[in-house]
Amino acid sequence: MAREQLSEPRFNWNGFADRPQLAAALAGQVAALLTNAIAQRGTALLAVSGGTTPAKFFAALSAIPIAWDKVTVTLVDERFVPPSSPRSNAGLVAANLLQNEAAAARFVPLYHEAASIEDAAAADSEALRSLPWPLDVVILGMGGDGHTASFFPDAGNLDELLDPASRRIVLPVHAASGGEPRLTLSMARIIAAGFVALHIEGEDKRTAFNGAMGPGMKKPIRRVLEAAPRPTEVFWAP
Ligand SMILES: O=C(O)[C@H](O)[C@@H](O)[C@H](O)[C@H](O)COP(=O)(O)O
Repeated sequence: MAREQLSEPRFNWNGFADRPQLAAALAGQVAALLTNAIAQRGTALLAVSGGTTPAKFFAALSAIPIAWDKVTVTLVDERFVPPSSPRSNAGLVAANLLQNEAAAARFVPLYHEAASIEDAAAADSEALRSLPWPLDVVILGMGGDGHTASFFPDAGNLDELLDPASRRIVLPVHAASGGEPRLTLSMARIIAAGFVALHIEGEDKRTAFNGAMGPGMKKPIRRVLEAAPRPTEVFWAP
């Protein structure tokens, strides 16, 4: 199925007829990018988002035979819950991505027990510092309010989260709209990736995305796409 491609200054729109076709195309592109990164530098670093959208994409990617033993997978963000929680993004990735061929990948979580989420974020930044930065591939999601990662519009430290010059790797987030406290990669780490994709599905998300790209107060997703040095590849299906 030829895909409709519309390019805008800050993103390229890749529309698909249905969600299985999107999942196959995104998985194929990510697998190729990871393989290229391994060829270039002997390793590849992938960060994925959680939520309800990515499961089909994760399943498609998990089945593709690349050198997964040279791939490190981490999260764009995480709810402050243990992996056994149904709200855990690490649990979602373990059940859907780190299976089949991709079971050989190394997974670096964001959540671990700590006295506070601030302590967890500081410990994460130390633990993740030794990863082979920059990210080769980042897969973002988006909420209907225009948040991405855990950059919620009502986050108390939103400007810190979205500081393009931040030296932090992981930051804590307290935002009523986000539910549990969150741990998130800083925007600075996300936009430094070689490839940034935004994976959204359904008419509501397309409407929310178009609204976020329009005039008016800049939603977090727009601030990320504007700060990124390269256009973001938006993958959408109805
Ligand atoms: O932890 C999370 O929830 C994600 O990282 C978050 O940024 C997600 O991508 C959006 O909220 C969309 O979530 P859905 O896919 O459930 O719509």
